[in-house]
Amino acid sequence: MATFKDFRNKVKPNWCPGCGDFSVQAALQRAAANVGLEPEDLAVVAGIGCSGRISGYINANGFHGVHGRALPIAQGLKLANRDLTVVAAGGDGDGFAIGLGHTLHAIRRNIDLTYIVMDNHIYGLTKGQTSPRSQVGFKTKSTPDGQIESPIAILEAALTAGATFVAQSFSSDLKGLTSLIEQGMKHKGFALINVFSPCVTYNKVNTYDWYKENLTDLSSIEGYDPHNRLQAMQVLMEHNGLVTGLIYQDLDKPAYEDQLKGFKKEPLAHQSIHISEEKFNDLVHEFM
Ligand SMILES: Cc1ncc(C[n+]2csc(CCOP(=O)(O)OP(=O)(O)O)c2C)c(N)n1
Ligand code: SF4
Repeated sequence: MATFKDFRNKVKPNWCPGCGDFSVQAALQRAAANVGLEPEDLAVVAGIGCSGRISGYINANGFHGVHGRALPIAQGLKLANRDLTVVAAGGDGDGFAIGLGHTLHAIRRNIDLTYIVMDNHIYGLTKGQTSPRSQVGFKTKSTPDGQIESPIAILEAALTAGATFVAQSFSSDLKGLTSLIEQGMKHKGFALINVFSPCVTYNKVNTYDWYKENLTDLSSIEGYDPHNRLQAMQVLMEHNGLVTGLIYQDLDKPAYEDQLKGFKKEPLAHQSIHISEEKFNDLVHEFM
């Protein structure tokens, strides 16, 4: 049986020392081992950004894709091979700016995969521009006088889009984050896990200390029920989205692929294509 070390690639991560993404990688490795996966059972599909490099650092099937497009690739992969546990990963710019349309539609589609967003409230790879999660007043290279636009309340947006699993964590909380990724992998549907993962180089406002001072863990809220969507929405709004833990889970809604006729047989990737050579050549010519 694989241990978390078996999920570590030999490539040394080149994230800045102190970057939150190191812990996200560590948590993902642990979660994969804890749910009993072997490296060949896991696929990590990432977008472009510092965070996107994670697909190359995990020893599993990896795909480092296109900025904002991790989810279309991850969904196609899952539909083609349901035997794989598919994890999509990327930054808040990747998922909530250029990729926002894909994120909301993937949420409402509910294909069984886990989406981990390393949310640092900034564009790290391109050296420090505002992201859709940056706070009002935040000064960056692209907003020298301070950010004017409101940050997107992505978890509330996920809930209204019909999410079946919404969680949030902080990269310093390795145990909590590992557990949420495990729960996301076991969830039969689309699991969104937003992780506050500080960018120590370009974001000097939302630091480790800032999160420690401002985050509320849901376990400290008496009577919190993660199966109550209305309560989830209320708590998010009351705390300005700054909560950690399992925020919402719908255990009843079936995954997209479980409702598709013909998909239960065998993963498409394992099915043979019954087509004559002549027909195949005709098809190829059609696309030439
Ligand atoms: C289609 C396209 N548009 C823009 C870029 C430039 N680009 C690369 S990464 C990035 C944003 C990175 O920020 P984020 O997704 O939050 O990830 P981080 O680096 O902070 O982990 C941008 C705008 C690109 N590579 N491709
Ligand atoms: S620039 Fe920021 S997000 Fe990118 S590796 Fe460095 S600390 Fe991490």
